[in-house]
Amino acid sequence: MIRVAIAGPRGKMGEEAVNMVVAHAEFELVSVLDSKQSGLDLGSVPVYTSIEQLLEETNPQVFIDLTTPELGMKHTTAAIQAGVRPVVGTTGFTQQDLTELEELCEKTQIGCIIAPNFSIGAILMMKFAEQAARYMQDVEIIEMHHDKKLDAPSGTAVKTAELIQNNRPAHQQGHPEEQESIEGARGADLEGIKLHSVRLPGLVAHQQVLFGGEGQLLTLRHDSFTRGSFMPGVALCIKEVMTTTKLIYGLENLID
Ligand SMILES: NC(=O)C1=CN([C@@H]2O[C@H](COP(=O)(O)OP(=O)(O)OC[C@H]3O[C@@H](n4cnc5c(N)ncnc54)[C@H](OP(=O)(O)O)[C@@H]3O)[C@@H](O)[C@H]2O)C=CC1
Ligand SMILES: O=C(O)C1=N[C@H](C(=O)O)C[C@H](O)C1
Repeated sequence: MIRVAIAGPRGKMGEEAVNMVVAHAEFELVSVLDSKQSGLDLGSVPVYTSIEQLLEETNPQVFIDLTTPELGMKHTTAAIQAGVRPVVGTTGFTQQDLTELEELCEKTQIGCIIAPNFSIGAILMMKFAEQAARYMQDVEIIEMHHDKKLDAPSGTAVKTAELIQNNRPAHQQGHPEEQESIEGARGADLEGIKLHSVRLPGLVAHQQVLFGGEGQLLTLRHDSFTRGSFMPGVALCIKEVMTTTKLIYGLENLID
């Protein structure tokens, strides 16, 4: 049994992760970290509001973070320093955060997995986009999420653009003299790749990667209709993180 703690158990992803871990034959939910002490009944599973206390008193082997970027960074750092392996689903980490965590893992030899998207379909979409960029180098990403999402662009969109960058030299797209008459009309820009964020009630997590070429358009699309789509990936990460001693950023690194 792998002893697991979860931060953000009241949230949309956290609640789903609690149910998955409790139901899983190889995992034991030993504690959760919440923003408040009251109103969450998980039977005998203790609820903490202090990460330090949780780590010390319940001795988890894996710490899952599904909160916000600021909290996620604080929790992940504290877990690694305490010798506990983090699995981070929280998005919005900066490049500097990733570098700091990579160095901390290297120093402590404690493994950590940061996965901007846990669903296999989204990982395949990202891998296909990376491949397509070898042949079609004008690309825009449209990510669409529910209207409670805090960060934009999504972690998945950023990761997709980073993978595309492996095969696409930086260049400006569109007309060299294009102008926005309303600021933001052309979206965010990552070395010329445009990223557009849609937020609407009713949506869960969706993304299209559009590749344009002379007389043609290639569209790669993935939809998560329920948060159940992320849970096999969370379970995979809990097992994988037990045997790694470095930072792994992205589930594509665990799947051939
Ligand atoms: N990697 C992936 O595949 C996926 C990643 N995500 C990411 O996961 C994160 C959470 O998403 P989602 O569940 O939709 O968001 P929610 O807003 O539903 O949940 C976030 C939770 O964090 C809790 N929280 C706030 N402060 C603390 C604290 N001090 N200690 C512990 N918990 C705290 C919130 O509690 P309260 O409400 O009381 O403030 C809330 O329950 C986001 O960054 C999102 O982008 C989401 C889906 C898939
Ligand atoms: O907030 C969400 O919901 C999601 N966040 C992740 C992201 O930012 O990419 C993963 C998925 O898209 C759902």
